[in-house]
Amino acid sequence: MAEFVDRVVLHVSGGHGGTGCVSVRREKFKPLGGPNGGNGGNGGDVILRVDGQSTTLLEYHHTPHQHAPNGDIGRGDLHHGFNGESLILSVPQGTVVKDKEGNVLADLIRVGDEFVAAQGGQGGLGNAALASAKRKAPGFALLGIPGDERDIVLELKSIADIALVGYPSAGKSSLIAAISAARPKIADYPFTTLVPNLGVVQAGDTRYTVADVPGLIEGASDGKGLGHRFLRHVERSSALVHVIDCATLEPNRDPISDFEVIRGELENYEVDPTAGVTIPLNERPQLIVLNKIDVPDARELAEFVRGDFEAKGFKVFEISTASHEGLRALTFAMAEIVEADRKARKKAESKPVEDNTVVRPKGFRSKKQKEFFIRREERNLEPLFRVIGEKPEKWIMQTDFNNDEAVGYLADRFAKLGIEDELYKQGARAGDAVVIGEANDAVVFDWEPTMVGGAEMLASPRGTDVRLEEVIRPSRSERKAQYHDRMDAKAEARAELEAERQAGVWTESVDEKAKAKNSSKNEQNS
Ligand SMILES: Nc1nc2c(ncn2[C@@H]2O[C@H](COP(=O)(O)OP(=O)(O)OP(=O)(O)O)[C@@H](O)[C@H]2O)c(=O)[nH]1
Ligand SMILES: [Mg+2]
Repeated sequence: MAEFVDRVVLHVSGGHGGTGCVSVRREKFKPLGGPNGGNGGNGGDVILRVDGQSTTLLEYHHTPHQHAPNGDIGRGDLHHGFNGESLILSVPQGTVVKDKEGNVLADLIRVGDEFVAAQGGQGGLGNAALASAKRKAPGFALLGIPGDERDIVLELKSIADIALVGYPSAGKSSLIAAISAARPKIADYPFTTLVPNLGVVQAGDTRYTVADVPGLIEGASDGKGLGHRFLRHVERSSALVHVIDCATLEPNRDPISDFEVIRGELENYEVDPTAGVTIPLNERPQLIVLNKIDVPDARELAEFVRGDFEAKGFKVFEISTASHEGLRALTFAMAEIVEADRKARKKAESKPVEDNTVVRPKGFRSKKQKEFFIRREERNLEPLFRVIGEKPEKWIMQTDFNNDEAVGYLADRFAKLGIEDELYKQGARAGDAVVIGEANDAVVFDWEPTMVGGAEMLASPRGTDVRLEEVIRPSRSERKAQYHDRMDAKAEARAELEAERQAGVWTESVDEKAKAKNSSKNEQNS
């Protein structure tokens, strides 16, 4: 049996951003020509796009892992890396995208609708782009960051104005083939149809779509015979047509009991409120089609039960998909229902038909939100401050922690964003642990507020922060004071010497001493 796939779990990941390049221009006679490292390219996105040709999710059942290409690395001489191309995954019309908890992320209805399932990671800036007046030749570049990674669930819910329901082999596919250009597989064994077939029907001025749903059996609403999955395709149609086999030779089957079984299954099926149409299946308009009246016994039986169905308040059509008898009346009756439904809908929502939608995943990516927030927590009875925000979390990923300059740049960015000030406000004190991001293995800093950014990496041994080991340079006023001290000491020494000279401690005068030195020098030179 061929596989029926209308629900798959996809593991999607955007491409990794390319790393920026550190490079310095070298020219003859210009040893340090300035930084010229190019930027890394962005990773590609994974995009779901509705494609008119695609009818099943089978392909993704076999290839559930989808990864978009990575961005290229930056290179010297200002060569920027190429962006990773977007990976476009074609999905059929009516694909509903959900997260693993069952929340609907997107409902892809029109051809061309798109859903960005995973965004590619940003490429890192090269050292040329990082140069500034303050930092003329950066000795670091930013790393590319990983793309989004997540699991999504795709569910196919056919969108047809009318759904054909009925027992296996009742002739649903035959009916679609007879009234539309669709050419589904038809055979005399049950469950021939595994994926709904869609057909477009033109009746007078009305054009509408009809879907045949795989055959239903008793217990379908509980999932028997994959019935639950099949019924999913009925959810979005505005009306149902019961196709009833009047020529079946199976024991215990007759048109009335067949109909009651299907009605019961429709009754038991709970409509998913996310499907767009919330009316219970049995409360939607329904028509009765008694099929195979080209078989004499069947025609007799159909005439016999017609009254019973009419007594229940249904419109009944006796047809043969083989001889095409009764089809015209049926297609016009279906058109009437569709028209009525469309009018009702137009009234309910008088908004115009929108253009294709492109859905982007929501998260904390929205611009309006605050750039970051800080949450005070406790760990081992010590306070811990958790900084949550797209930017700081991204910056951490962009930082090469083996490069002191890169770490310094990160500290500058944090300070500029106001993280330092906010930590003060929240009562952080020197030495408190600061964590960036929600993850448990997130980067931990010891907060040192006297420094810009105050970040000491815990990853490097404690107390080995290079910025702490800098030689302490005296300030201008301190140097001035030191100078004066030195001058004063000199003056004192001079006064002392003068006093000793007068007291006759020194016999040789300073001039004589100098002369003697000069004469001995001349002797040596000659
Ligand atoms: N004699 C006669 N046979 C028909 C008629 N309609 C369908 N059949 C036959 O009934 C069998 C089943 O037809 P399908 O159209 O495949 O039935 P289905 O309801 O789509 O069946 P599943 O896809 O298995 O649920 C085929 O052998 C058809 O040739 C009809 O009007 N007259
Ligand atoms: Mg069929």
